[in-house]
Amino acid sequence: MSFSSLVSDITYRTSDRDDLRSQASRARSYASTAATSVSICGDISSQLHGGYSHPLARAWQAERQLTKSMLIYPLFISDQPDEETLIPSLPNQHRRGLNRLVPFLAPLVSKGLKSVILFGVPIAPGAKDALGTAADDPQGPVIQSIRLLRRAFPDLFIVADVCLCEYTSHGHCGILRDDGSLNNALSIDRISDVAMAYADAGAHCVAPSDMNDGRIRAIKLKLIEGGIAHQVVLMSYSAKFSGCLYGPFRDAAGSCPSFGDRRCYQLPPGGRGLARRAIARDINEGADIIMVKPASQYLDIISDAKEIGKDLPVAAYQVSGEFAMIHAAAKAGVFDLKAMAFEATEGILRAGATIVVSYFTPEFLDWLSN
Ligand SMILES: NCc1[nH]cc(CCC(=O)O)c1CC(=O)O
Ligand SMILES: [Zn+2]
Ligand SMILES: [Zn+2]
Repeated sequence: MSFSSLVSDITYRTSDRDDLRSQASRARSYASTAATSVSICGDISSQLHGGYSHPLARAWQAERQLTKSMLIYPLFISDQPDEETLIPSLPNQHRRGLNRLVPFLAPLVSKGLKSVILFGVPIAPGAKDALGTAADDPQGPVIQSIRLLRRAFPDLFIVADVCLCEYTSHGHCGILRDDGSLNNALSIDRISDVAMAYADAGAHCVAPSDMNDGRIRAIKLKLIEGGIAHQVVLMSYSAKFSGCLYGPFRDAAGSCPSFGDRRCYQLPPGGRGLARRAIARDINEGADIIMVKPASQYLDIISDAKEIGKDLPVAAYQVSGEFAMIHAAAKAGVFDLKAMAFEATEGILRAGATIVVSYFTPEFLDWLSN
């Protein structure tokens, strides 16, 4: 608003012009004594602007700032070695076969990519069965890509997502009973075998996203038994909520359940207390890192995770639906993509996360100088 329109606005709202004139003269005399009256009335705490007047002083307001080492980039790895398919609902993201991985990642690694999380996508007909056998197939996409990436990029930190839904014929995150519900005991036994196979192949970190009860303990025990617990990070998707933000991921991974939904194992969106219990439970069972997912819609849960797990790093997964939503809104002219990517991520860090799984990682490597 210009000064003249401000004045006319005041004039419009103030019917008595004399009254306006006397207000103005009172304001002038206030201004001339303001410098002394501030110290007299002790109202110094009202002066905030000076503290963030400079760009660096603004940066200092954040408890933590986004750095490249906080980012983990999700990769969808197809069992078709030469595949490179754009995923329509997940802007700029591809499903890639083994032969496409190194050429794609090399420039990102040289820009400072520190970590990836791997999701296997079996495409071959008949690759899926009731037990998710393909998950830990030694010739399958996850185990093969772990070996390949360890060799090609010795400094890249490899996280393997551990779940069965990409590999089961029914698309659920475990082994089912006849009535279609999860058989928890069989599921955690199977999930822990898969985690062990990934760790054995060289994954630095295994991240179970299945939400079966007791899987953290089962995996930790198996890693101990296998003699590799000391060199594997166990990152638990502890507070993983059900909802509508995983759609593009399920398109990418082909992991949509063939019947029902995941509401009997992923958390209900209103379940803050349940999330706190799941976080505390997973810490007790031996998790090294706690993850909250999705991120922006669950900032209170990230902050709870930081409080409950004050001695553990907290990760947040900015999921496919959050990413697609930001892209769609930017495309519609609602805001600038880069500005929103930063604002959303800063919110996630402010809530307490120091690790962010993000599809924006390649862009951030360009946008961040550190
Ligand atoms: N257990 C599978 C899994 N692991 C990560 C995601 C979601 C990631 C995303 O949406 O970006 C999902 C989807 C789901 O639970 O249906
Ligand atoms: Zn799953
Ligand atoms: Zn998963």
